Amino acid sequence: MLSPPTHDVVVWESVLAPALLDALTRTMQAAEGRPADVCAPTGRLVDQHIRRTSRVEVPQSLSDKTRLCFEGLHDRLEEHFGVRLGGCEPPQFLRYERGDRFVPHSDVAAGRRVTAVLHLAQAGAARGSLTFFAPSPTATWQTCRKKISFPPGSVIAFPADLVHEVPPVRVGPRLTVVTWFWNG
Ligand SMILES: O=C(O)CCC(=O)C(=O)O
Ligand SMILES: [Fe+2]
Repeated sequence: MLSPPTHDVVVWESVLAPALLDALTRTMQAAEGRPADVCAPTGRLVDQHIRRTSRVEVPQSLSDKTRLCFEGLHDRLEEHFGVRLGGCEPPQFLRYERGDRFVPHSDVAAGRRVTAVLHLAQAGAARGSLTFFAPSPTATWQTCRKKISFPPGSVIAFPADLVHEVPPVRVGPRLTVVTWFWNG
């Protein structure tokens, strides 16, 4: 059990088969990208002060296999979080270059209940990481944040309302795939 603020965060290793991990990594390094958008009260927009990363296109077959892999976690996620979940959103394939980031945010929107991030690669590091923030009003500057790291091929999952951050990437690319499971 992890201590707060991350007691709800789970990391499952080796979710992605090595061959698929390899194929996705190579494809995403080379693929065309476009700036990822964020949800704002006025609709979806690109704001690179908030979310600075590229959404890349991967062939349908790779995208389908990745989605199946996420869907295979559905029952485990329900059990772990003790909630009923529906399906998941089409995965977003993300490539962060040096300086890219996603400022502290929660993913709550349109019925999203659980966030699942598949980690593929972090240049210059054996593991990727995310920073989480304590919801507790008694948290201090020393205790309010915690970095969790995870190896390639793993999935990190957490309640969509838990505040998290992708700190500015020092060496790119950082490659991840993210999806959200809806309320069931
Ligand atoms: O790329 C990641 O590790 C997480 C991205 C994220 O938090 C998001 O897209 O909402
Ligand atoms: Fe997020």
